[in-house]
Parts: sequence; C-alpha cells; structure tokens
Amino acid sequence: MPRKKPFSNKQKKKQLQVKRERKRGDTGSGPSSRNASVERGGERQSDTSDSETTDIRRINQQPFGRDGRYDPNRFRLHFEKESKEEVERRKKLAMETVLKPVSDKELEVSKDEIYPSEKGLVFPRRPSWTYEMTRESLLRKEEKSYRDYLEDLHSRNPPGSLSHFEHNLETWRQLWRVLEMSDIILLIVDIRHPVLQFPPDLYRYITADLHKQVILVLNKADLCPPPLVIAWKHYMASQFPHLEMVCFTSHPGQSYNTVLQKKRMRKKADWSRAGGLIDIFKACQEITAGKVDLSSWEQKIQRDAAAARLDGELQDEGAESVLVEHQSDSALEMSNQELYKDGVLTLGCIGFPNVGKSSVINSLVGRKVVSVSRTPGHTKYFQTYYLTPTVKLCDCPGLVFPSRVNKQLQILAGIYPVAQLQEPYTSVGYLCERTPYLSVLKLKHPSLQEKESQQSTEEPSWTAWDVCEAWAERRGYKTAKAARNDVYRAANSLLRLAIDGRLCLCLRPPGYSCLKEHWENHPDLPEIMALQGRAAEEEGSAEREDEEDGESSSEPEEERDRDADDDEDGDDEDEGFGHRGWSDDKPSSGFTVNMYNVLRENDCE
Ligand SMILES: Nc1nc2c(ncn2[C@@H]2O[C@H](COP(=O)(O)OP(=O)(O)OP(=O)(O)O)[C@@H](O)[C@H]2O)c(=O)[nH]1
Repeated sequence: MPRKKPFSNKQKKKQLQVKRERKRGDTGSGPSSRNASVERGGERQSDTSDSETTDIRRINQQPFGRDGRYDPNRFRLHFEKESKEEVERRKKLAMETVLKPVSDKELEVSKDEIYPSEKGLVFPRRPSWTYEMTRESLLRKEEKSYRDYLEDLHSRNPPGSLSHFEHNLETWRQLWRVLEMSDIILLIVDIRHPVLQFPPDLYRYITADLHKQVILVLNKADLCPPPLVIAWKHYMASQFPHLEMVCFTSHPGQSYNTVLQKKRMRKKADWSRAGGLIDIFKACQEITAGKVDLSSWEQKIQRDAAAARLDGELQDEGAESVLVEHQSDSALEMSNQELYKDGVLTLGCIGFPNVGKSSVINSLVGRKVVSVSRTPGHTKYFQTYYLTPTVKLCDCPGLVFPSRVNKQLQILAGIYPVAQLQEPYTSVGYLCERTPYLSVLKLKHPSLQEKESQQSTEEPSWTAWDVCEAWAERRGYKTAKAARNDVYRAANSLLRLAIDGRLCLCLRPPGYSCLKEHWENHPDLPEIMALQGRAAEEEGSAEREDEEDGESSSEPEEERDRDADDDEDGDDEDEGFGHRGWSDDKPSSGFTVNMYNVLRENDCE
C-alpha cells in the first residue's frame, strides 16, 4: 500500500477553499471571478475570459494553479519583480545605514503629494454604452478605452514614479458596477493615512459626474490618537467640501500594549460593538432626506445595542438572516441609474484593500457576514447584503488606484502583501525611523547579546538589519538549517505589527506640528475617545497586565508560527489584535506602551 503523504493544515485549507469555490460554481474561469489586483503574477497565464476576442482575453488573463485548477494565490497582489542585484544592494544598505528618527514635519503628508493634479492620476472610466450593444462589442469597447487610459497614464508618469496599482480591467468593472448601483458611496479609508487611500479623481467622479453623495468613513479610529483623528477630519473637510464624514472603528477599546503580550484579549471580533454605526445612519438619513424609509435600520441599531448590552454579544441564532445576492457577470450588467430604486437605499462600500470594508459591513449587520483578512485583496467579488428590507449593502473588492505614494508607505499601509516582499528590510528601516520601535519592542542590540553581564554606557546605533536580528532573537525565530536568527521572518513580523497597528505608524495632515496644541485641546476629543472606547481600555489595562504576569511563558510552536506571513485562508477574524503569542519571553512587569508614546504624541496625555 502506498504510504500516505503528510497533509498540512495549509494544504487542508487550500482544499476547502477549492471546494467552496466549486460549490459556488466558480472555477476561476468566469469573467466575474475577480482577477488579481495590481500587476498580477504567476508564471502560467491562461485565458479566463469567456470572450472570443484575443484582446479581451489578454487583458483578463490571470495566473492559474499548476494543475490548471483553482489557485488561491491568483488574487495576490504583485509588485514588479526586482533584480537580484537590486535586492542585494538594498539589503546591504539596510545592514549599513544607521537609523535616524525623522522630524515631526516629515510625518506630514498632503493629498497633493500623493495625487499631484498635473500627473493625470485618474482611474479608468466605463465608456458609454447602450442597451443595443452586444456583450462582445461592449467588452471590446471597454478594453480599448482601458488601454488608452493606461497609455495616457504612463505617458504622463515616467517609469518607476507611479505606485503599484490595479491593472486588471475586470476588477475595475466591479467598481464601475458598484458605483452605478449604489445610491450613496461609503468610501472607506484607514485613519492612519487617509490621503493615501482617497483618490481625488474618484471623489470628483462620484460627486460631479454621478451626482451621488460620498460618506468618507475614517476607519480604524482606534489606532490613532484622538487629536490626530480630529486633525485629519478637518483636513479632509477643508479639501473636499462635499464630503459627509464619519469616524469609525470595528475594534473599539483596542489595547495598544499588545506587541509583547501573549494572552489573547479578544477571542472573537465582536461586530456589535463598533463605534460610528449611528453616525453612518445619521449621515444617510440626512442625505436621503425622507426619500427612503430608514426606520427599520434605526430600529435595528437600537435592537442590536440593547441585545449587546444584555448578552455582551449578538448571538447568531437570534440574529436576523441577511439575504445575500451573489453577483455574476459584472461586465454584462447594464445598471439602472434610478436613485433609491423600489424604495431601497443601496450603500456601496469601496476603498483600497485592507482598509476594513468587510469589517464595516459586518459591523453594520452586527455579526459576521463577510470574511475579514489581514491579507490585502481578500474580497474578490462584490456582493450585496440586505441590512434591512430597505437598506442594501454592497461590498466591493479593494482597488489600488494609481498614485505617487512610495513603495514603503504602500507596504506599511497594508496595500501590498508582506509575504511577497523580496526585500523587507528597507521597509523596516522606514518604519523604525518613524516609530519609537525600541521602547515598544524592548530590543537588545545584537552586539550586546553576547555580553549579558557587561554594562555598556554607550547607546549602540541601530540599522534596520540590527532591529530584525534583535527581534528574531527576542521571538526565537531561527533558520531551519543553521539555527541562526531568522532575520527575514523577523522583518516580515515587524511589518505585520505595523499593518495591524501594534507598532503604529500614523501620518499627519500638513501643518499638524504647528497646530498640535490646538488639536490636543479640541472640544471634540471626548467624543472621539468615547468612539474609540478609550476610557474603557485605560480602566481595564491594569487588570490585563496582572493577567499577563500570571501566564506561563510556554507557547506552542504553531501558535508562534501564525506570525508567519502565510494566512492564505485569510479569515483572521479569530486573530484579533494582541492575541498571538508574540513572545516566549515574559513581558516585564508593568510593561505598557502608552498609545501616544507609540505615536510620538507624548504631550497629548
Ligand atoms: N484596529 C482595527 N483593525 C481593523 C478595523 N477594521 C478592520 N481591521 C483589520 O483590518 C484588516 C482588513 O480588514 P477587512 O475588513 O478584511 O478589510 P477589506 O477592506 O475588506 O480588505 P480587502 O478584502 O483586502 O479589500 C483585518 O485584519 C481587520 O481585522 C478597525 O476598525 N480597527
């Protein structure tokens, strides 16, 4: 009898994913299957479009699995492959360049730096169509228009100056469809760097061309100091006057002292406790101005809040079922532009990958209806969900719009999957120069590792490589063969900490440093802190530290390995912040990281 092959969890997950896809009738070959974002990689390319034209086939190409079956990696984002020499050069630099903290001013970024108006950073539009057109002629027209768009964009921006952006027409089609079918657009951005994820051209298109309203959801508000939340809110309002704005968090009361924390604080995401739900409702109520009956939504919010107070969490059994409409061929859909059709308000959730669109949808529903992942590009197809009989939600796949943001920021903003980085050290250096990494990570310089007993009076200088090495030492990351410190894995782990907000990099609006005092004394602070659940966190922190002190320092290897960048399953709902076994070291007693400290906002306390 042939010996059974060992079957890893990872393989099992892949198998399940394949099954699920098959069940949905998706073999990755239909035009509605979401193609990979940005410049999709994969050596093998096979046609996945059901169109007969070669042109269309070429533009819809996507990588396939080795055996021609579904490949879960086909949705991965890809940067262009860099040469080995370039990678080696940067690695050497990371080993030699001494890290220097950047000035506060350098953390400030304006919309014009990311989307300079003269660079033609527009997004591809759907060309005009009529009901008389055949499917094929429509596809051909779209494809031609898309090619012209790319040509124009590249002619205005020299090679290497553009960020990596979505190159797949099929994904843009999904955005077009969502924009057409939605009455109000919820444009979701990460409050740590909203200007990165807010393309002015998109705003112009929705408000001026489609004549629809945008509600800007400043999401992940729990990760940002309240004065900065307020400053960003004011900056965005000053630049984009037709925006409704809402601060939001799906994880209120998030603890910041989580980097070295072993115990899981949050077993499961509690979608019923999100902050900002009522504000989204109010914004919609104002925009719809009585044209849609939103009373069922208001009642739902009240009911959910009451249930959460009673049960601590909404139970699935008791929750109303949500009607899900799976979308099919987005290329074919000719949308009806009538607002509030059949008395239903359709809210389209759009934004860059990883900004929390799916989390916002789950929070609005009050329980998990969409899976959430740290891996950007997790949402592949747009889907609609009935929140109530008169409110429909539409979750769009994340899209990377062309911009001039640098690669390091793109990585740290979670737009690019860390697992695919060829050289992560430069990004670690970039991060460390902008965060108080030493106090957060409690690192010991590699040159001092050997000299345990020796007291050095001189502060050693750090390179990005040193940081990775020290983190590998602290976490016990060893290479399989030589059991040396696994610096690459440590670098990936550090980048993940940044993306998750545990080693938090927040950018600031222009002029923030000069007006810091103003924002720190702003009358809206209590409101933002309440939304963040900040007071509750501070009260609870002492208790949690006690818990940690009592913990055993042992931790299963698999648990530590989750830190590796391999969440192909992607659904990290259970991997809430601070739950992973970060260290087999015991945290030093009373170790806390003040959130303002983390964000270099000491004075805000
Ligand atoms: N701290 C914090 N993390 C959040 C919040 N919302 C989402 N996240 C995390 O951000 C990551 C991405 O969340 P998703 O909801 O999957 O984001 P998405 O925009 O749907 O992502 P794509 O599927 O890539 O388009 C996950 O790890 C979430 O746990 C929030 O309010 N606060």
